[in-house]
Amino acid sequence: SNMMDRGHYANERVAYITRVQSFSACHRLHSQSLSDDENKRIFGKCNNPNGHGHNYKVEVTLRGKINQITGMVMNFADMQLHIEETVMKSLDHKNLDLDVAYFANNVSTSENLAVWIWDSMATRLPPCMLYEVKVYETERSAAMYRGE
Ligand SMILES: Nc1nc2c(c(=O)[nH]1)N=C([C@H](O)[C@H](O)COP(=O)(O)OP(=O)(O)OP(=O)(O)O)CN2
Ligand SMILES: [Zn+2]
Repeated sequence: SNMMDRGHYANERVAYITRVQSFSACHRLHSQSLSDDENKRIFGKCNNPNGHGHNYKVEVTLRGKINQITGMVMNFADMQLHIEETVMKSLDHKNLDLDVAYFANNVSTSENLAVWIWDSMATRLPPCMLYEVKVYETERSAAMYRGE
């Protein structure tokens, strides 16, 4: 019904839902726009040509109206399918720089990973539903992207 409930129409309540997914990948921080010396200076040990790995953690947050019949913004199971198709299929156990075309020309930082995940999730979801992608590279370092 459209009965007001504490200032909200029941069918207009907006909620944010989050799924967390872990994956493992390797990469190397290296910019084609910089000399070898500059790459070493800026990226330090992360510029080692042999690369290194991370156990990444991704948090994807959607924003939407709570469907009055289902009580959900989106079923977590459906959200998981979207994450499987984008994050897991393309990134898990991959060499980010070699296996993902985007990182041939963009440094594979957490920031750019968040952008890549955003772009690939956005094509699968209803317009404006994607709210935030947060990528933890380590337990203490994360990058967050909101489509700006
Ligand atoms: N702004 C960013 N800075 C850095 C990024 C990044 O993606 N965005 N990435 C790296 C390297 O990938 C590096 O591998 C980071 O991991 P690590 O060196 O293991 O980090 P720490 O030793 O500091 O480990 P903590 O557990 O986070 O302390 C570097 N910079
Ligand atoms: Zn790294």
